[in-house]
Amino acid sequence: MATTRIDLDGRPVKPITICMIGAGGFIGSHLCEKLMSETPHRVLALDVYNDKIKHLLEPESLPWATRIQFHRLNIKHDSRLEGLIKMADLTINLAAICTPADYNTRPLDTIYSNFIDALPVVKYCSENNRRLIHFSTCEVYGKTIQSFLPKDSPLRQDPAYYVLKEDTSPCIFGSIEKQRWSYACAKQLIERLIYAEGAENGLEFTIVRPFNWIGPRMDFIPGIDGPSEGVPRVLACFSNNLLRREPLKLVDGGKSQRTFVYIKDAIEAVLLMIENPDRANGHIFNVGNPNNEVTVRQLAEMMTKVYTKVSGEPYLESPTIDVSSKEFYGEGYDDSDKRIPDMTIINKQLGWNPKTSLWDLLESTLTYQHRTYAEAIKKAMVKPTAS
Ligand SMILES: NC(=O)c1ccc[n+]([C@@H]2O[C@H](COP(=O)([O-])OP(=O)(O)OC[C@H]3O[C@@H](n4cnc5c(N)ncnc54)[C@H](O)[C@@H]3O)[C@@H](O)[C@H]2O)c1
Ligand SMILES: O=c1ccn([C@@H]2O[C@H](COP(=O)(O)OP(=O)(O)O[C@H]3OC[C@@H](O)[C@H](O)[C@H]3O)[C@@H](O)[C@H]2O)c(=O)[nH]1
Repeated sequence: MATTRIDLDGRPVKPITICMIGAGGFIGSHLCEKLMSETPHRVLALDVYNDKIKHLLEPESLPWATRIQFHRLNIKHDSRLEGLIKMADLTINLAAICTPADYNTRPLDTIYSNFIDALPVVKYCSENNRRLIHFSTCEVYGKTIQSFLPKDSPLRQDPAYYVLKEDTSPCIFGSIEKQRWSYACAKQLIERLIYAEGAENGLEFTIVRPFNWIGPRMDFIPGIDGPSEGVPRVLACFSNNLLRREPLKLVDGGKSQRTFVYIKDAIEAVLLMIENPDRANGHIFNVGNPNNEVTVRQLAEMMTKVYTKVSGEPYLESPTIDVSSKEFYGEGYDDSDKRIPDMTIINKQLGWNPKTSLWDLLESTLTYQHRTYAEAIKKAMVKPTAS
């Protein structure tokens, strides 16, 4: 571990204490890992679960044992929250319900989790003059302007109608009965509240808009380390299909487009925000990889090829199957058509650029999935079902 870290302006970085809410999740686990292995910072890790960071908490002989402390708590109702925020120099809020299968089926939980439950965090940071890095989402952009243009319009080729820019793009959601947008709308309102706290009360804040960060430990594999009927995000859905040798399900033909960024690249961006407050405060940052764009169908095809390579198993005969969104997600689902992040602001403020290609990040992620789950899946699949 480097003892003295230097910020982007050549100044030494002082070790700080970070209150990380949602530290036990996918992004939190990678951020904790990075902070423990490469920095001298201390982490108060708050979450309801800690399975994904167990390897950082035990045994006590780990070199960073004195720098990480886990607090099992639910921020909905725990009086320890303000005290923990006050103990830290910086709070990072990752806690959220953030799987699309929940947005239209559990809209109330989704809105409470992404707006109401985040309110005390913002308030305690503002009242106690603590810096806040809040995790929002690329979903706040909703649909692109391009998606409303006539199919044959030449304007469709113009990036001005689809590249998503923090300071100029509008937020375009569907109608209220399309409950898919309950998440994006709650995230948008908490962004506006944080921004207003900055403008009116001087809160030092940074808002992060992740664009499909993916990698090891994302979500769960249904029936193995999560509920059998659960629907995780696409990486885990497709991994589950590949591990079980069943066709990958393409929702509404898999025509939606996404850009995927490797979690380890994205974590570098968050570390720059943590260690360069003067450059990060007051900003909203897109964090994604504009070069890794695919349709969901192309993602399925690429994952199938990569999985065949890393697992040594034969190629699936019918690798994909089409399903309707109603069948897959239920009533009220809707989708973002295309998500390309503009990188101007993060480039200018933090000099950050993603490095890993989609093929490479899938290769390391699917190697992890195969190593972690293949045996457990085999055992689960041969078990006789209870009659
Ligand atoms: N992964 C992505 O690509 C992505 C994209 C856009 C936005 N985000 C945002 O980033 C953040 C983290 O996402 P993630 O992918 O790590 O999700 P995740 O579900 O893996 O992690 C969220 C963590 O928050 C915890 N949590 C939720 N409610 C809590 C509560 N009331 N009290 C305590 N802990 C609670 C959960 O237990 C979980 O461990 C979320 O705010 C999400 O909306 C992520
Ligand atoms: O098995 C599946 C799962 C998903 N999909 C499709 O794959 C695409 C991506 O789905 P994901 O589950 O990864 O979720 P989305 O990209 O739509 O939203 C995510 O974006 C950013 C974050 O805020 C959240 O983590 C989540 O809302 C969607 O078009 C979805 O319909 C499939 O075709 N098949």
